[in-house]
Amino acid sequence: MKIFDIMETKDYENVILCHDKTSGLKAIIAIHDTTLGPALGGCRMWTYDSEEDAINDALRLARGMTYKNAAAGLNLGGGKTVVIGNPRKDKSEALFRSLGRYIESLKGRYITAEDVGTNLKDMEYIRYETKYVAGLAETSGDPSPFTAYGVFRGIQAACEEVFGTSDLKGLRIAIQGVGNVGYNLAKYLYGAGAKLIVTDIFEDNVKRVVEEVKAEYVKPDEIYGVECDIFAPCALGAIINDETIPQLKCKIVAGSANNQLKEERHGDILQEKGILYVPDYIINAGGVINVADELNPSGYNRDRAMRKVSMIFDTVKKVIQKSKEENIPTYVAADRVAEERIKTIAAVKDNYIVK
Ligand SMILES: NC(=O)C1=CN([C@@H]2O[C@H](COP(=O)(O)OP(=O)(O)OC[C@H]3O[C@@H](n4cnc5c(N)ncnc54)[C@H](O)[C@@H]3O)[C@@H](O)[C@H]2O)C=CC1
Ligand SMILES: O=C(O)CCC(=O)C(=O)O
Repeated sequence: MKIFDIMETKDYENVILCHDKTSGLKAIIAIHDTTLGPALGGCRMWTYDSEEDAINDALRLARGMTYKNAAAGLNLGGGKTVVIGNPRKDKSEALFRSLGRYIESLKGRYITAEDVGTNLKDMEYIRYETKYVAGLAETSGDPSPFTAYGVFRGIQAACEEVFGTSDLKGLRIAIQGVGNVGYNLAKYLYGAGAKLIVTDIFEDNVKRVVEEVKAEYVKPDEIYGVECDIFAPCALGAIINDETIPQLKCKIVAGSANNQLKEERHGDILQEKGILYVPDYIINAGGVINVADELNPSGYNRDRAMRKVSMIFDTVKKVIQKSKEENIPTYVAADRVAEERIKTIAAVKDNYIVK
């Protein structure tokens, strides 16, 4: 792996390898870009097939956070931590405290939070060693309901574009994955009068949405072909690909899952087919917007956080507008929105007044 080549090509600032013998910690902290502010991004714990896979994941996710935070209007850069290990077996107080000490050593250049494989308790252990951790139980808490609300607002914006109204009444919406985000999204959509078709690999998760929001169930591999207005991927990445695109019968793809496009060209194909793709990191920023509110000098405020999450409606509209004006796919428009903000703020910070 030519790590410095990757860092140079994609403009990474730091990659830190963290190791502690006592706790068995093996972690990578990747800091992509701190132009807008300290790098904020969650801590993922996963069993990787190789150390190279873990480093690649940390790099990819850290860069994704730079774009997500920038487009969301946050004064934060992008970073991510990857802990190598099995989240069901290898966790301990010592492991997360040890990681916390590494984060502390960065003196605020990187702030961590929950991610796949970690939870509020792990964040509390990190908090024993550093204040550079957000998303604690007593403050902003579980980000999923906020992410779901942001996706709901993004869906409304997309509908205004495609159907001429943000009213979701009577629309058929297919949700793939009704876990933390998908379940909360289903409740918002049901409340707005949408008809839901859902799938999940866990029976319990399906049961609660079928009962609570009168959703119709289809088997996991049938969700792509459902006749619907909107397909909302809320489970896995890479689900927009050569096999699934020909099955889609929707007008909009808009959901919380990270990295929905298997390859960028799949975003081009959606565009050619006349399906509006709402870029994942634009619509799923609700969780990080909520977590970031903890960093406000006056402390966390839930109502303010919700108001900011609600603005995802406007960000989605802005991205769609740019895509139309510049005749580019929405995923390219999203990248441009993020890059332009970073460039502009960098120039502002570089003016002669304060150096
Ligand atoms: N939780 C949050 O605040 C945020 C979540 N995301 C992304 O949103 C997605 C969902 O996140 P969570 O709801 O937190 O995760 P989760 O693990 O609670 O829910 C995912 C659900 O998808 C189901 N699933 C997995 N494979 C499936 C398959 N092949 N077919 C159908 N269902 C399947 C799982 O059984 C589970 O119920 C993930 O991609 C995550 O990275 C992105 C930003 C923030
Ligand atoms: O929402 C969080 O807990 C942290 C933000 C993050 O890592 C993400 O949005 O992927």
